[in-house]
Amino acid sequence: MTSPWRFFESAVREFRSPPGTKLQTEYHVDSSLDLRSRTDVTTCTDWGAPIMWDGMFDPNIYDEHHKKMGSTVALTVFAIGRYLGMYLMDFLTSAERHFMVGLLVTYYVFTDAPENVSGLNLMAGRTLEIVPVKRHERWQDISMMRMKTIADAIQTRIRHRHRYVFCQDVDQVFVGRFGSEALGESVALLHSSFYNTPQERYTYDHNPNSTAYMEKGDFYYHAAVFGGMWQSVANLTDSCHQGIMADKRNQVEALWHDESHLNKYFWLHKPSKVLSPEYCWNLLNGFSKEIHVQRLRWGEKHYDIVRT
Ligand SMILES: CC(=O)N[C@H]1[C@@H](OP(=O)(O)OP(=O)(O)OC[C@H]2O[C@@H](n3ccc(=O)[nH]c3=O)[C@H](O)[C@@H]2O)O[C@H](CO)[C@H](O)[C@@H]1O
Ligand SMILES: [Mn+2]
Repeated sequence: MTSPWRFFESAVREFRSPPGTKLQTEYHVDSSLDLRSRTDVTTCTDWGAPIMWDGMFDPNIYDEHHKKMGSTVALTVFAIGRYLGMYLMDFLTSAERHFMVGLLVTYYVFTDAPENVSGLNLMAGRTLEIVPVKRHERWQDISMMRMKTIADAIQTRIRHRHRYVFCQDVDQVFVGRFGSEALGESVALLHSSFYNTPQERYTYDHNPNSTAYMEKGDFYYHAAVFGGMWQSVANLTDSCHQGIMADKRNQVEALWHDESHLNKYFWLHKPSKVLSPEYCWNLLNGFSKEIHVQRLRWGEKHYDIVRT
């Protein structure tokens, strides 16, 4: 039986929502979010998706919910060429400490050198699969063609075993909880260099000849982290790949490669959950008072070494 408190609580929550916005809770668990607990940042998009900041959620409520649901998560990561030696082990060992701890997780490592992936002790309920892929010559293609590889892997492997998929760059390290509160139907990340800057500075693709072309958008999203239910991620990666291939036929390349296509996609298909830059912070941004915790942090860039 529904307790009368439930009605009271939801009335309180409505009251607390910022004016003009109403949280569209796709799951019951997101209705536990307190949008008013942070007054220094925007906690809800115009279309009612929560923007996840520390303090808005109770991690235990999320973990209990997803454990009860038996939620399964695939984490895809690419380590091709020198990115393997430079970044992969730190990424994986830190994910073991902080990524979706307590849930069933499978890492999908896509690499051109499976024999170079060293063994790793994984926690119970966690597995790692190595998927051999061929190496594209240009780093731009390595980055962009991830969309195709992920789309294929979802159809052949992931969708049979995992409800959720997260897709991440390898040149980053987990330093704090990146937990089940980040799960949702379609999840995008605010780019830490742009969350505070005016829209005119967003580096959308402004070339009308590219399929990624856009003049205005909602936010500037970072391609280093995206995710959602496998159906949504399948749709996203398929669409981005089609855009990338259409551009190739027209001999254009979007300004920020896969990231430009991702931004176009999320403009047309609004994410149901947005992660704050806590979920991928760059130390070079310096101190920001609204960042109370860092969860994932950019690694050092060594383009001169890794992209040759
Ligand atoms: C904000 C920003 O600047 N974003 C762009 C920048 O991100 P990044 O500079 O973060 O790109 P990146 O060098 O991390 O490459 C993306 C990911 O592809 C994988 N990888 C890439 C190259 C390679 O030789 N081996 C390999 O494994 C690896 O998982 C890596 O993390 O550049 C990318 C292209 O690379 C995309 O255009 C991003 O949108
Ligand atoms: Mn990166």
